[in-house]
Amino acid sequence: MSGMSSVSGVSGAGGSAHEGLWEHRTEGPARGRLRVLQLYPRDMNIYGDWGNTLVLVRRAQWHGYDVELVSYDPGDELPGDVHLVVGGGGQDSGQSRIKDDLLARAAELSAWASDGVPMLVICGLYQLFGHRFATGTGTVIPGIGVIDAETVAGPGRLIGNITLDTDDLGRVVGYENHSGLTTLGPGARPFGRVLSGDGNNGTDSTEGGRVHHLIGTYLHGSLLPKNPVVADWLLARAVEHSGGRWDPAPIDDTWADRARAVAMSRPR
Ligand SMILES: NC(=O)CC[C@H](N)C(=O)O
Repeated sequence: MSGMSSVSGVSGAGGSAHEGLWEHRTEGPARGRLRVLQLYPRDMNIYGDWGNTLVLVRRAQWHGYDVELVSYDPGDELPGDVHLVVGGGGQDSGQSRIKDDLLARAAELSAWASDGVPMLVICGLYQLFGHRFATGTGTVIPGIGVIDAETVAGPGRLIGNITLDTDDLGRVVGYENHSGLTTLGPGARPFGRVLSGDGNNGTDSTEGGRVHHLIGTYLHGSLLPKNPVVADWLLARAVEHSGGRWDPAPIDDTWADRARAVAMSRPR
């Protein structure tokens, strides 16, 4: 059995301290190797977003895959052969700090998305993977238009527990905290239908946006520890994109199920 190799410590914000190789934790040889890219961990990583990356790494290890975790901040070199992209949320100020770099990377990131690289972008990066975010101070932060969506800050913040129904990933639970009100265009389909909470805009019952193998969503909390089906869906697409075969191992999700149940029982 292999273990974690060069990476030590898993807490805290920012991804760079956690970069490196995380080896599979199953018997025998690895079933494959994935390169996971954390986008902008320095500026876009709030409300537990780092936990999503940690879950992807851990579940990949438990399923028998090695993971190379790479982070990307403004000015870094964008690595090649990426199989899965994760990005978190941020304050309006964080979004402003990364916007120029993100625009400079728009062509590459769009090409990856069209090519089927699975991506999970939360809140602030969800907004900037759309066409634009008009903030409450009148600034328009341009996005890269991978998701046919646009966002305008509303008069207040949409905050609280949220539960969705999705077509293919079951019931999804999380926590939202955003000022932006997002409207999807015809080129994106929602991640889910809001059962309780506000979602994209508090009025049309949609939450998040999907295109290709990308999921954009407002759900923090973190999303993936409480929604392992979503984590495994992303990993399966990543393995396929790497040219490998998705061959998952059984994982005991008792704790995740309990966390889901508690989160879903919480009032808004
Ligand atoms: N949680 C977030 O990522 C917030 C995104 C954005 N700054 C908003 O308030 O809408």
